[in-house]
Amino acid sequence: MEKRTVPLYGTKTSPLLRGTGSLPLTSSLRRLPCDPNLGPIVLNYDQCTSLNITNNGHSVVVEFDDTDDRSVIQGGPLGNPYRLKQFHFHWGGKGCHGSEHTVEGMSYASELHLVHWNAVKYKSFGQAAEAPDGLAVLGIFLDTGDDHRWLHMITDALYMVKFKASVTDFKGFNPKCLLPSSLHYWTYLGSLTTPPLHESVIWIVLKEPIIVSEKQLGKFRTLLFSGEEEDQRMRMENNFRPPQPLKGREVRSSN
Ligand SMILES: NS(=O)(=O)c1ccc(B(O)O)cc1
Ligand SMILES: [Zn+2]
Repeated sequence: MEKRTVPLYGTKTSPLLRGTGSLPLTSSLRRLPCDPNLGPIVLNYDQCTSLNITNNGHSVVVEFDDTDDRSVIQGGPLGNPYRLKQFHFHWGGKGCHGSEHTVEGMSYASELHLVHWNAVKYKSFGQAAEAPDGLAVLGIFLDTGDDHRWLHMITDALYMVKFKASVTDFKGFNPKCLLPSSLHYWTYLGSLTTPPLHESVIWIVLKEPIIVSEKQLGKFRTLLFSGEEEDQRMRMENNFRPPQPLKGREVRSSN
């Protein structure tokens, strides 16, 4: 594990860029008072409704059967259960850049997003994605260190989806194996971090990162932005949107 010259959780990040998208969990968040009205989040993923893994030209995505409430997130800032639709990752080219949120100006090497939608209020994911309370995205930081015990289940499949628009079966995967030990979190109202950038996301960002190895992260960088038929092969890396100014939004902290 590399010798760290910065606090354990992360390193200095590049200056904030303009635009919309995810917000930095900046300022002195670690010292935010806990909001007593924020209960714990509850994840019910045990029905393992994963379907496939795909390269959508922006990231690698594991999609789930969201025709019922077998895989849901609830509690915390959410008024009702939200159905798991997909999860995907954002990562950098090297080092500790790659996350879409920062904490006190420090970024991580990667960030996992578990995307859920409000099927109680909306008829489809597409409709929910345009509503202010339509989506709940659980963000999990990936820091570098030892191998992650279960991430190989994802990285071993990446060779099958090297090219944009490739997809392969990926059934029975329970994303609970990618959670850190603590579910303490920050939460705020924000947007999708990629187009169409709808302001429709209740962000729930876990405070504790999971640890993955540089070797495991390197396998994500073997993916390509480009399709098999394209002459120029573009490595898939730096597919993260730098954090945006908070613009007065309230970030709340669980205990
Ligand atoms: N990166 S993100 O979680 O904000 C996200 C999730 C879903 C979509 B989408 O379905 O277009 C885009 C961005
Ligand atoms: Zn994302």
